[in-house]
Amino acid sequence: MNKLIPAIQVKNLSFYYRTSKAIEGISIDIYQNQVTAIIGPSGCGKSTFIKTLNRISELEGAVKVEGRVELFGQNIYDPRINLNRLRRQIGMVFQKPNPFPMSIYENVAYGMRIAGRRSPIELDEIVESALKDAALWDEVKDKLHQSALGLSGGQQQRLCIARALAIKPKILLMDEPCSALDPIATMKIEELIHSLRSELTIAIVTHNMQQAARISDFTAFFSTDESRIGQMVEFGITEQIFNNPLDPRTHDYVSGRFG
Ligand SMILES: Nc1ncnc2c1ncn2[C@@H]1O[C@H](COP(=O)(O)OP(=O)(O)OP(=O)(O)O)[C@@H](O)[C@H]1O
Repeated sequence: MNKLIPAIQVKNLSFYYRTSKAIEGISIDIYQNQVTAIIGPSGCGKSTFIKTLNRISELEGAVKVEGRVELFGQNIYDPRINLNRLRRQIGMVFQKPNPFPMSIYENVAYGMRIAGRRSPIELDEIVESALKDAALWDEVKDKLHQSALGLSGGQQQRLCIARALAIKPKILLMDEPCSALDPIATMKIEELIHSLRSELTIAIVTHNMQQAARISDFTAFFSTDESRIGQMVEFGITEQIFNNPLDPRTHDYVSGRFG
């Protein structure tokens, strides 16, 4: 394995919804150009955690964060941070495909348009390249100006990935991106994740352990303690987490005895 460079370093992170603590004391390095899977039973804070990495967790209202999240050494919770810039650097794809009610082309061009003026030729190039990167170009190149809502669920999800890629993020966060998709669409997204990691750093929440084992380089196993607060139990190379976990709780979960 090449030298690992942390893209994101999470240091002793805790997160509260109002006064209720959802996750506690999480420390993890998310390595550049690697895929990191976050697995664990329902309610252990996987989505909460991933959403703290680009601060969209703050859209939930009265929340509180303790600890640090550093993106290439810079604390993203520094009050001087530019949130728009941060979210351009750390893109996100959600569980349910959420294309905008506009054309396929406009969905992908949207981020570029709001980021500033671009010539039509530049926009065309960016849209084509993002759709190719998201392995959707061949399926949509003849209907770019039709509504995105007419695409299948799997195509919509790849469109959302193209939309995220068009603004050239450094990191892509994915929160159960395949949970609403059939096995063929899921396979396409998995292949895509595999190919994207040469350019991007990816953190993905998944309920599907086979998927985590297939697509990720590193895996973090989260669970809750008796007070129902989410914690990270173990983090390591995916192969080790699945075949030789150090913690008995990880062993029970990956062997299907729990969760
Ligand atoms: N917007 C919110 N307001 C209050 N509490 C929330 C909110 N979102 C999540 N929680 C709580 O935070 C805890 C962690 O939830 P989270 O959705 O992060 O877990 P998860 O591991 O992603 O679950 P799942 O696998 O079921 O999606 C849960 O107890 C949940 O009820």
